[in-house]
Amino acid sequence: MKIAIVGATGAVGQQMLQCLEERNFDCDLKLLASARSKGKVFSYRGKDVVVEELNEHSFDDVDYALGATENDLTKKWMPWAQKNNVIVVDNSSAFRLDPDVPLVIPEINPEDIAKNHGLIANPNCATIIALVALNGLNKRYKIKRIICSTYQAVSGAGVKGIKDLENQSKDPSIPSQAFQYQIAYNLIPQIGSFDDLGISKEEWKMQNEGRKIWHNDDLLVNCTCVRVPIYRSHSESITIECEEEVDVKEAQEIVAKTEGCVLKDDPKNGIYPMPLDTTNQDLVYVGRIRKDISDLTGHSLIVFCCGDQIRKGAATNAVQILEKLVK
Ligand SMILES: NC(=O)C1=CN([C@@H]2O[C@H](COP(=O)(O)OP(=O)(O)OC[C@H]3O[C@@H](n4cnc5c(N)ncnc54)[C@H](OP(=O)(O)O)[C@@H]3O)[C@@H](O)[C@H]2O)C=CC1
Ligand SMILES: N[C@@H](CC(=O)OP(=O)(O)O)C(=O)O
Repeated sequence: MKIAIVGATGAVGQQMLQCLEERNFDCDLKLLASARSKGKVFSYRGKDVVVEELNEHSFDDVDYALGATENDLTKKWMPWAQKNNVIVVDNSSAFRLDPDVPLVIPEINPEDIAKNHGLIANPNCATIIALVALNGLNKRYKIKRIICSTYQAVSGAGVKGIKDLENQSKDPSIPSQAFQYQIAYNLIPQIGSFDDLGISKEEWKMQNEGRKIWHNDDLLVNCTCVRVPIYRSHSESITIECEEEVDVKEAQEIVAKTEGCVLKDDPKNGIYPMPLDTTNQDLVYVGRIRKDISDLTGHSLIVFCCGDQIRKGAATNAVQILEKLVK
């Protein structure tokens, strides 16, 4: 079996390589990137793999592809893969809302994988982390509405975002490559471009993608997405309004049993989720669970969660889908 990683030198592509290696995934790998990276060498299961420049013939001998490139480029190479009947799991947002493309978080809607026509999309990273954290609560209380503020790591903007924070932490006058403003010692309440409602592209994703993943077209989500000067792991403060009345103790028990989650909820003893603790592992930490005292009906709950967005928010989620496909 031959698997291509498209965008293999980027933040997500490199993490995919590591995830496959950690799982000792039995395959030959093809690593594809731009001409800039041609000839770079990475190791996979003890063998050297040389990066090739992506072109029309890259997929001729490939069975599955993991996509980790920006939208425009993904739209360019996808027909090359499809021409060769390659089954693709793609991380970009280019095809996520296409009705013919399943959008999958394996802990939540694995059954949708079987509906694929050669392409499965990986959801947005902040959406994956929130929905994994909330999935058990949604089953029990039926979430109607989500109000979310995110604290998103610089690596969400890829290798350039990591470089900006590295550079500016030493010398704040070095201009940003990935962001609108200096990110070191700052935060930026903009991820993606804004529309006429004042909502950024990133802020639409949790509602649009959440509806598709949970098969609930009535879900309402209001997000404020903020870039913060940490390297890795997105954090999210989330209020949920539910159809059923909520109970904090029961909610904690539900989260503790939810697949993909770890309950970290003993604030008086300093136990709560933090992005450093979720870095470089695959579980979403959830804590600070409490009633929303501003909703007198008792139907609203607040949680705080953190997850490594390059792993569970991107690479690991894609590799989990691939594993299910291959089975
Ligand atoms: N970073 C994250 O946390 C998340 C990212 N995503 C999505 O994953 C995708 C990849 O993101 P990320 O890894 O962060 O991005 P990076 O900028 O870190 O990596 C981009 C990759 O694309 C390659 N590339 C760029 N131009 C070309 C070209 N002309 N031909 C071939 N390859 C090219 C780069 O190769 P080279 O090194 O040669 O330039 C590199 O391998 C994006 O769609 C992003 O939205 C989704 C969820 C989370
Ligand atoms: N936009 C996210 C990461 C990402 O690439 O998301 P998407 O694949 O939905 O564009 C961030 O910057 O943190």
